[in-house]
Amino acid sequence: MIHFDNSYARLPQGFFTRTAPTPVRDPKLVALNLPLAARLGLDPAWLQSPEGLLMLAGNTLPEGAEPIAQAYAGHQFGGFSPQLGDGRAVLLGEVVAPDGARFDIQLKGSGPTPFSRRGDGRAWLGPVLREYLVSEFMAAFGVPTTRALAAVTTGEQVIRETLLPGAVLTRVASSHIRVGTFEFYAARGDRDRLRLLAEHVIARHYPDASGAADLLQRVVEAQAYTISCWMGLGFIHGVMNTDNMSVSGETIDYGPCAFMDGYRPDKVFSSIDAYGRYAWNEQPNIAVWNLAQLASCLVPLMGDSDEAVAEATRIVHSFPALYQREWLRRFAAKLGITSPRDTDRALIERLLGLMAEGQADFTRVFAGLSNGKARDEFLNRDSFDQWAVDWQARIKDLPDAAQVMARANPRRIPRNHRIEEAIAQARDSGDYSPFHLLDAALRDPFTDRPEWDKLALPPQPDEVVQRTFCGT
Ligand SMILES: Nc1ncnc2c1ncn2[C@@H]1O[C@H](COP(=O)(O)OP(=O)(O)OP(=O)(O)O)[C@@H](O)[C@H]1O
Ligand SMILES: [Mg+2]
Repeated sequence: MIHFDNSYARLPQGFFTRTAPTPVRDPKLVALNLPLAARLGLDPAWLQSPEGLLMLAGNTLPEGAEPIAQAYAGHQFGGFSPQLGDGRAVLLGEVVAPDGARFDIQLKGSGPTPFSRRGDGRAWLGPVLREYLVSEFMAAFGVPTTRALAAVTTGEQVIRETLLPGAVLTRVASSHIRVGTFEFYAARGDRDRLRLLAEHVIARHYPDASGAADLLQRVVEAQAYTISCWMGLGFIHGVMNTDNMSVSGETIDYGPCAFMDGYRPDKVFSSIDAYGRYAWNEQPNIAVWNLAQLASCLVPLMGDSDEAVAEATRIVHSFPALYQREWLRRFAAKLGITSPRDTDRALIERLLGLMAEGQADFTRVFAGLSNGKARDEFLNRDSFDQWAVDWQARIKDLPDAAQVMARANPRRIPRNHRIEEAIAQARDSGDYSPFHLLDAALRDPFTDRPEWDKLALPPQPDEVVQRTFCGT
């Protein structure tokens, strides 16, 4: 039924443990992503059948699945944990889509594994719905990301600070290999497995890369692109530990993530990020820090010499220029400019500076440039008007400016208060209609519809979400 080809499970001992999901009491389908199912070549009717549901809940294994929990390590808030791994996720296997693309199918929240340490191996409904909504919005907007194929409730409760409904997310990714996966073997001095892992990642993600150095360069490029996408949306990942940084460049782990409403460059939401390590404007720096960890892992495969260190350093240091280029492209597009000049940087920064003064709403300012409503978002409207004169002068001869802006600026983002509202309704009343409304609106971020209007609004003072919690 599903065409599995499990290349990771064919790696030798030491990369994973074979672990089946733990069945749940009373699974119910909450959401099924039919367009993604089609993309993967999965049979939608089967997925919607009772057997499909049992697979999505982890109660039965589809033919060809070889469930494993993957080993990884990671730097968490700067400190190294040599042994993390999938503590609450199981990789069912890899499907090869009709076009030949390979995707991991993983259940997140599927019960304990040998990597669970003291955790219960479960997820509660809230983070599952958040990851579903946000990752699918990111995909709709073209940001590299893991995807959400399905969400099911388990009919069981999980204990966080209180009792909460349990859920399982079916996550799809081009792989779940993280910077922390490399760190796992590097920390153990296991050069053989490090080499096998590098070969696996090259074959899978960067087939024309010529070796470890080139692999590093590709990851640097992929991350520069992805982080620029985050910045252009006001997205704050919240927990950019190296175990949450994918070597494919896909955004992974939407635990405490959030989008900013009012523009504040040092914005932090996550309750556990007390020092703002993962603040919005720190994300490119943290990416470099994380990539330096990957570089350290790869040096032994690059000859382990002073030259190898110098080369790895040079590659990591290529990030800022690559990132700046992507940033300029992205923010210039938000102003309607496709072929930015260096002088456009000042124009963009002037606007951001004005936005910061009054914490103008990030999404509405850019969306409002298309319809003349941006001005209303500013504290100092005269300064905005002066800026707009220069901006208009810059774009007046660009015939496609309006279209470029329309594609670069979403009409709406997954606002925190709307996500919280959808979660609260689902949790407290079993009412998934706010979730489904939000899901539909976020999948179509360029279209206006009357029933979606309120989803674009910033929070009222009593709706503001100040903190997101990692109690996932
Ligand atoms: N409820 C839990 N039970 C067991 N292990 C857990 C649980 N929650 C988190 N972990 C483990 O703690 C580590 C860090 O968790 P983190 O929140 O970064 O990841 P995650 O959200 O579980 O998963 P992913 O990164 O795959 O999206 C990981 O090894 C994860 O498997
Ligand atoms: Mg994680």
